[in-house]
Amino acid sequence: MVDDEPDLRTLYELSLLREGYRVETASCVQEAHELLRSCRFDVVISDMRLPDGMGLEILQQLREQQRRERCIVITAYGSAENAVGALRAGAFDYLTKPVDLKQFRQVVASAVQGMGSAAAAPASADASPILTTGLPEQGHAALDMLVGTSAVMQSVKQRIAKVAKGMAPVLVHGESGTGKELVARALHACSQRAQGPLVAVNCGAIPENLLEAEFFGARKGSYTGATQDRPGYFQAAQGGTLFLDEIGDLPLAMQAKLLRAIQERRIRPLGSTQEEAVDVRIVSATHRDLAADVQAGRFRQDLYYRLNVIEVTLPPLRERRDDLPELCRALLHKLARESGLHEPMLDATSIAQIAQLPLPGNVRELENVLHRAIALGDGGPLRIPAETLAAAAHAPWPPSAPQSRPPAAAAISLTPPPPPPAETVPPAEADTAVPADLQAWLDEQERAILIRALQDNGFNRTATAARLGISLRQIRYRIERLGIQLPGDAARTEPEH
Ligand SMILES: Nc1ncnc2c1ncn2[C@@H]1O[C@H](COP(=O)(O)OP(=O)(O)OP(=O)(O)O)[C@@H](O)[C@H]1O
Repeated sequence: MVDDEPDLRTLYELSLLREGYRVETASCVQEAHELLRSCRFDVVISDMRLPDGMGLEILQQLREQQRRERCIVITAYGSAENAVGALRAGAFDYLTKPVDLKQFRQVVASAVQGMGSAAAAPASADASPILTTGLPEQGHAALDMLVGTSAVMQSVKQRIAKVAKGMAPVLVHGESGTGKELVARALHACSQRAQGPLVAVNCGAIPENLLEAEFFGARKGSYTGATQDRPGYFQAAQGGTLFLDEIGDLPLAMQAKLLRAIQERRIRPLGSTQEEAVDVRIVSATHRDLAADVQAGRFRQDLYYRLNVIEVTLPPLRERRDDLPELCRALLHKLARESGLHEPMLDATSIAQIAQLPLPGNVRELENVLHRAIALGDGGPLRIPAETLAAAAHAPWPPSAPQSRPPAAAAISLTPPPPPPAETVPPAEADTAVPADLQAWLDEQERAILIRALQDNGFNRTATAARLGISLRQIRYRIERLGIQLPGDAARTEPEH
């Protein structure tokens, strides 16, 4: 796609990405020649008037070299001569400004047709009603992990299968605990990148001052403690998928850097003078209303458009109560296997009890409830503990969308984490020897406190963070740093091959 106006170039690029095409862009004849020297394409779309020449020159060069690329030329309104000249010179078709996007897509689709390139076939061209056919084996397995056969879950799965193939960024939207990470994993597993790595990053868990090095890598000596070159998430995800969870928690300064990396497909590690090309597909997720965050100036509009080329929306559990029995069975099986505890049977009473729970924390909360019930079980059919049922009886019904997350300001705070409340730190014994490894000793104390607080708060990170007087960002960071496994976290391995 060759155009010198950045806004138009982005508009064309995004609408092609949305259709599932791979797209490279150039802003002038010279850049187009360079791209054509290094890559083969199915279609070349070029504006006629470019700063260093005419789009026709690109077309002529392709003809001289007997290249297979089909050319579409965009001409100014009223310049019929140009359009005719382009067709005579061998253009496949032409479009007149202002370009109608629907027509643009149609012209590109007919140019691509018959080129025989799988990479160029738009994902959305697959109008087959059974969209999950032809997926790799691991794609089916990953979709099966997303338990639920309600109509709304079926359409989510079909959408995943349909959009997985392209390069277009996907934004997964849904309340906390609805399975956004499972969607990201399924997108990866259903794509042609399935053999490559999937790197899952929780954007809300990384201290702001480490973000750049974590994302783009760092050269030895670029900051205190960088004793060797370190790859970042982009390098780790090379050839695969980078899953950016809680993207709405990314501070504005980092949003700008991420936008650049996505647009340019190049990154510069901290402390390096060289840029590196990266080939990653971006899947991001948020529980927030990012459009509202854009309005409020908390999220960059240009990044929002970049990430949200394709949107997958996950319904909250209250909108798919039909899935409860199947979900309970799958979760009980998984929890019993992971914990080595007895897997209780589900009977009509168990289902009726679970149906009473409002579960505003969605599948994650259901998982926690079931985990407690298994732990407290007596070997008979599953029973929900009386206090859980009593609490549910007083909860509002139906539950409204939880506003449980702390405001963004807390998530992007630059202040260092406050120490744990004094009364929770075990007082050092008078005769305690000075630890040989202070950091390891402190980590051990912190780990014990976190685990106890998490247990007391039903493994709810938001509630635990509030109890300890720290932000959600900080507790996530600490949980990850100390390698604390929460129930249901076992499947999270990064990077994954
Ligand atoms: N449809 C589902 N089938 C089976 N398990 C599910 C489903 N949805 C969610 N889960 C389980 O619930 C837990 C939470 O899921 P996940 O982490 O994907 O949610 P999330 O939407 O990313 O949450 P958050 O926004 O809080 O990060 C995980 O243990 C996941 O395996």
